[in-house]
Amino acid sequence: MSAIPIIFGTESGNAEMVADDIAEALTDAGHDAEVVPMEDFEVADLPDHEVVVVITSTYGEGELPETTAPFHAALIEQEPDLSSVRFAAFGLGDSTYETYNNAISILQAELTRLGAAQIGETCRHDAASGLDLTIVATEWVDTIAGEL
Ligand SMILES: Cc1cc2nc3c(=O)[nH]c(=O)nc-3n(C[C@H](O)[C@H](O)[C@H](O)COP(=O)(O)O)c2cc1C
Repeated sequence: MSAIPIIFGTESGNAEMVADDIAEALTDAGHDAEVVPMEDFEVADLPDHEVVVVITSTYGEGELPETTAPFHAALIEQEPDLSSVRFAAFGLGDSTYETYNNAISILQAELTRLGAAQIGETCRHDAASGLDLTIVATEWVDTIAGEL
């Protein structure tokens, strides 16, 4: 089976760090995983993957980071049939913003609209919580690893 793509969009690098943590946790759980920047991932290739992990932070006022926006725009433009795809979702945000973790909700809604089925619950890391990103991610992987 091909490696599970862990696709991240980031503005200041946290999502990339957590993508590496998730890849490590998935590898420890016996899965083959590959970290891919969202801007390098071809939306047309999505249906070739049985499972993907999508990660994005939120920036501006509830907006998609610059590296996430083209992926989202391509989903809308290309409308791929994702009925054979399952995805897990991880968001990074800060609850002091009214638009807390808005970007992952936008991506999650679009993937679902195109027919993809979600695995587990969306994990939302809150920078204001002070919780360690690696620990939050590793605990979340434990909740989904059995369903991959
Ligand atoms: C200028 C700026 C705007 C932000 N806007 C939001 C926001 O609207 N909603 C939210 O939940 N978090 C917001 N955040 C918090 C980031 O999403 C959070 O710090 C996250 O960990 C950044 O991840 P990244 O380094 O992968 O981009 C903002 C942070 C900055 C610096």
